[in-house]
Order: sequence, then C-alpha cells, then structure tokens
Amino acid sequence: MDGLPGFGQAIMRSMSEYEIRTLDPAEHRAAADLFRGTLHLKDLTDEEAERGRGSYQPGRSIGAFDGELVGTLRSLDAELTVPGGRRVPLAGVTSVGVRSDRTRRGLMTELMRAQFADFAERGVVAATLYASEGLIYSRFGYGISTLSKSYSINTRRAQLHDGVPASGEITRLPLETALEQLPKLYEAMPHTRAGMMTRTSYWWAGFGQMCRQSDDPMITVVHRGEDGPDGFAVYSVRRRWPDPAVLSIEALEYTNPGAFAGLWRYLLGVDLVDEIRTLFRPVDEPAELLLTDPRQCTVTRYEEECWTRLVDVEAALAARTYTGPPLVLEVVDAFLPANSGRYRIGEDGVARTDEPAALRLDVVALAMLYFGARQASALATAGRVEVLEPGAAEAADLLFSTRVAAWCGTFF
Ligand SMILES: CC(=O)SCCNC(=O)CCNC(=O)[C@H](O)C(C)(C)COP(=O)(O)OP(=O)(O)OC[C@H]1O[C@@H](n2cnc3c(N)ncnc32)[C@H](O)[C@@H]1OP(=O)(O)O
Repeated sequence: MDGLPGFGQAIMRSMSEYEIRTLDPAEHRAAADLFRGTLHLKDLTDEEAERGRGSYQPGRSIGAFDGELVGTLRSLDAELTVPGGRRVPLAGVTSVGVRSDRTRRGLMTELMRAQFADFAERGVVAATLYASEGLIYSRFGYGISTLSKSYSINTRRAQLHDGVPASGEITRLPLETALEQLPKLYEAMPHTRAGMMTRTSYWWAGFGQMCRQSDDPMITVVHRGEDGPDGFAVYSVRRRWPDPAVLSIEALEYTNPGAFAGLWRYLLGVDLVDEIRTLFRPVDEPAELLLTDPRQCTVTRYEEECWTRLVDVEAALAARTYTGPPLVLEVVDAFLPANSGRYRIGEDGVARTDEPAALRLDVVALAMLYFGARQASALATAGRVEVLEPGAAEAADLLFSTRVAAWCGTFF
C-alpha cells in the first residue's frame, strides 16, 4: 500500500492553499470546538473540556489551516473482529468537520487523503465510522458494513415468559467506580460478533465524558454469572411528569444467554418506568422473544450502523473465513487504486490472481458484503455487483455468509 497513486500530487496542490498536518495535543481542544461547531453545538466549557481530557489520541488528529484551523478529522486505534474471529488493526474515524465558510472546496477530501496515507504507513487494515449523513463517505470507499435496529419495550405490559433463565446476580455501581471497572470488564469479554472492536483508554475517556455530562444520571449494572462478570448495562431514566418515564439504554453487553436474560430481567423490573428504548442494537438480538407477548417490543428503526473502508483489501479479505467453493472477485477501488485487482477467495485462503473474475464490484459494495450485512445476490439486484458468470452471486452469498449478524456496538 506504499505510494498511494495520486496522493503526492493532491497534497501538493492543497498545500499551496491550505496546510494539512497532524495536530499537536495543545490544538485538540480547538479541533473539538471546530467539530462541535459543524454540528451546531456550543464550544466546550473549561469544565467539559476537562471531563473529556484524554479522549483525543495523540498523533491521530489532522487539521486543515488557512491561517487558522478550518477543518479537522481524527481517529482512534482499535482492533476489529472480522468474520471467523481474527482481529485486524482498525482506525475508528470520527470528528470529521469543516467550518461552514470553508465547505465544498475539497478540504475534507484532502484531510481524508492525508488520513489514508497515515493508515497505509501504519498498516491499518480497515477504517470504520458512524456517518452523520448518507452521502458523504462512499466517495472515499466506505460502505455500510453493519446494520442495526432500535427497539422500544412497553414495560407496563411486558412480561418475561416462564423459560427465561433466572440465574446470576446484578450489582449496581456508582458512576466513577463503573468508569474504572468497565474497561477491564469489556476487555475480558469475548467478541461475540464480527464488527466488534476493542476500546482503548481514549474511547473510554469519551464515554466517561458523555456519562458525566448526561442530564439524567447514568446508571451501571453488572451481571455476574457462575464464572464471574459476564455482562453489563449502562442506562439513564428520564422522568418528567406528566410525560411517560423512559429508560434509555446506552450500553448493553453480554457474553451468554444467562447474562442477556439477567440484564433484561433487571431492566424490565426498574420502578417508575413506562418504556425502555434501545438504539443501534444487533438486527438479530431476540429481546422480543423474552416476552410472553412479543408485540410489547416494537422495532422503531431499522438502519445502517457503521460504514467501513477496507484500507488494505488483500489483508482484509485474507483475515476472514469463508464457506463453500472459491470464487474470483474483481475489485475496483477508485480512491485507493492499489487495491484494484482480482482476488481468488476461498476456504483455503485469499490470493491475487490473473484468472477471470466471476463477479465485479467496487470497494464500497465489498464493504457491504464483507461482514455479511448484505448478500451478493441482493447487491446484484440493486446493480452494485456485476455478475460475470452465471450462479456467481449465489455462490458469493454462501462464501461470505456469517452465522450471526455483524455489529459494532461501540459508538464513537
Ligand atoms: C464520522 C463523522 O465524523 S460524521 C460527521 C461529519 N460531519 C458533519 O456532518 C458536520 C457538518 N458537515 C461538514 O463539516 C462538512 O460538510 C463535511 C466535513 C461533511 C464535508 O466537508 P467539505 O470540505 O465540504 O467536503 P469536500 O469539499 O471535500 O467534498 C467532497 C465531495 O463530497 C460532497 N459532499 C461533502 N459533504 C457532503 C454532504 N454533507 N452531503 C452531500 N455531499 C457532500 C461535496 O459536494 C463534494 O462533491 P464533489 O466532489 O462531487 O464536488
């Protein structure tokens, strides 16, 4: 991935007008305020800035200057679990913003180029982000890689069915204790889904800031099963009479059915709550099946979760596992053309090849296929995959299939 074609020229062109460079840690607060401004939010107060200290990873923020800072983006290092369970180096991309009087003149594009060059140098295999809008990122090779649903439960009418396990114990932790203990707890938990990522101290600093700044108290409960802690939930309750009281789940992590059931048993039993709301949950999470009347759980949104950019396509393809006979895919990558080419993909591995391709697709469609969020045949129906050999789309459906839905679950 050395020497990304086009990168040198583009940076030189932009350098004549704008300076694009890595930010010094002393500039992180200005970058945070610039980004907040692009979201129409106020600057941080000193107290808020202090609460969020440590959330910007040094060396991972880039700025665009024309005398002053006018554009920025940053990333967090992490490891990404891919189908089959291996982990690859991931960049969690966030805080992308260009000041409103400098938009639509290519600044984000230059920031992205600089960021990809940095990723290539450091051997980052994939980059993931949560997008503010659906039209921004596919031009850079990001595709919707995980899907999610949000659901709401009417707690006044919901009842657990008789078969829901009742083992384990719930302990409520004070916020500061929780913020101290959760990182270790999360680290010890296996990644049960492809798409999950590790969380460094920088991520936890941002999570801590969000919890401390919440208008309603953030409550943490840990579930302990036979073998120790195996799940936790973080939630807040908004109770403004005469409106219905709503418990909003900020985090819900569990490693086995006992922890899933135990956490829901607790959450459904919290007093003075009318409704529980979740956001960005795995599409196959079976919360409604815990209930005697599944209709007390309503899916309120079904949507994208993350967008992923396979930065190093060969390394990404080689890292995951496959099912069924091999196929040759031709991948087209306009933004990072070194990735373009044909790949033979099978249970026994992945290699570049000169053999004729059975399917042709761009790197955006490949991201949609990679975690099993979308099937090749659906992508072909939507005109996003070109079928060059009869039956190839169905063969790719099997090849890329995954047992459980992929999901990230780590908002940043
Ligand atoms: C992961 C995250 O951080 S998500 C948060 C993203 N940030 C925001 O939503 C904050 C508000 N928006 C912004 O700050 C800016 O509009 C940005 C960062 C999204 C875009 O910055 P810009 O410097 O204007 O982008 P740039 O000029 O490089 O645009 C490149 C192309 O993308 C298009 N584009 C950029 N933003 C958008 C958008 N929001 N919707 C549609 N198209 C867009 C441009 O029109 C341009 O297209 P072209 O190449 O066909 O001319």
